Amino acid sequence: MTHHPAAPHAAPNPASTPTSTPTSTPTSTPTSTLGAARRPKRGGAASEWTIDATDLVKTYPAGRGKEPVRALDGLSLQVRPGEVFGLLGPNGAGKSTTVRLLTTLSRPDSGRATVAGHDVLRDPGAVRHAIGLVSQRPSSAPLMTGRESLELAARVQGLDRATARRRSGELLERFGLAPAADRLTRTYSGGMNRRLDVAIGLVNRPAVLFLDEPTTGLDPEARAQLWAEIARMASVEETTVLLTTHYLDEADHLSDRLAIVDRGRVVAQGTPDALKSELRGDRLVVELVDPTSGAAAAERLSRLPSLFDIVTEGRQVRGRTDQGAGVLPVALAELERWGVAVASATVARPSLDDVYLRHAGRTFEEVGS
Ligand SMILES: Nc1ncnc2c1ncn2[C@@H]1O[C@H](COP(=O)(O)OP(=O)(O)OP(=O)(O)O)[C@@H](O)[C@H]1O
Repeated sequence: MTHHPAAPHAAPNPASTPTSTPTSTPTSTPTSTLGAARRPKRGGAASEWTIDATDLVKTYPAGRGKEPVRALDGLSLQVRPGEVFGLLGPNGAGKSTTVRLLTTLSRPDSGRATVAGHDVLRDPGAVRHAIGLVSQRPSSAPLMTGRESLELAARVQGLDRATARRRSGELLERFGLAPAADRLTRTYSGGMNRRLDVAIGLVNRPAVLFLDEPTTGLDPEARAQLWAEIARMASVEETTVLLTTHYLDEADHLSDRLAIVDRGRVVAQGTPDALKSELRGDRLVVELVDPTSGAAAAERLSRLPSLFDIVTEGRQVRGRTDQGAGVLPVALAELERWGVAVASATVARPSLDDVYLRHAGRTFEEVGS
């Protein structure tokens, strides 16, 4: 993503914002009507989904003589009202492109999508009124204070001065920024700036908030703090949240439901627990001393009846087992018998990485996220 709709510094230049800036009329979506906004009518019938995307295709030109890049290849997803929905995938999977289409910053080549009951192609203005977007780029200006950034964003969104001040104060409190409210944002830590970005995305009380890779580049403490804010915000503000991430633990921790995206398609969708429990058994990971012994180790382990789905990756051999930790001594004895030196071995419950491996045929590490 290259654009932030609520960026206060973009405000003085209306020419830079009209088609690419989701705006809203906050007075038209007060808290009391959010419930209605989140249970929109479509064709007279209440839509079950706050975001409903079907078969989205998007290609980008790749330069002279090159095949176009098929960023989205028939992507479909459905997000329920009020849930935090994670879009999980490695770099280049198509997550930002999906956000761009759903926030009307870009048009699909084909497919259709509604957000808060409005069609992104037929009624982009209504979509923009209903959403907030926190893109990967910072949205506050370094030479403004946190309070000024929020108040300006609120004014750009159409709030009157008093309401803008009140809403900004509320958000500064909620995001733990009140003590630093009157400091220039260039003195903020990465985590504080990101919390301010999210606060700015919420200034117009959007029915749907898009967060594109909200914690990328933050240290673990700042990530944990932002996770807590996002979870609290989703319940307090009653906002439906779609967040993109390439962090497995983030998707696991934050999402009520998630979609795993690979090469422009959703390859699996569900709650993190449901996705993991689809996988039978626990996961055995054996780290070998000598990476060239992977094939031999896999061959030996595949002879054990208690192990299945064995794959090798670098110096690791992975398998699945129904016998829990009981498989460890058996596997280690078998490898020792054949002279395969083992550096470490673990048995663990299935992770989202296992889910990704099952559906995409490779691990996150392999893709380089
Ligand atoms: N404007 C563009 N022009 C050409 N190719 C693009 C453009 N935007 C995205 N792409 C390509 O489309 C594919 C999907 O990109 P996208 O940014 O949606 O992925 P992503 O999952 O969000 O990854 P990241 O986390 O790196 O942003 C990639 O191959 C990317 O290089």
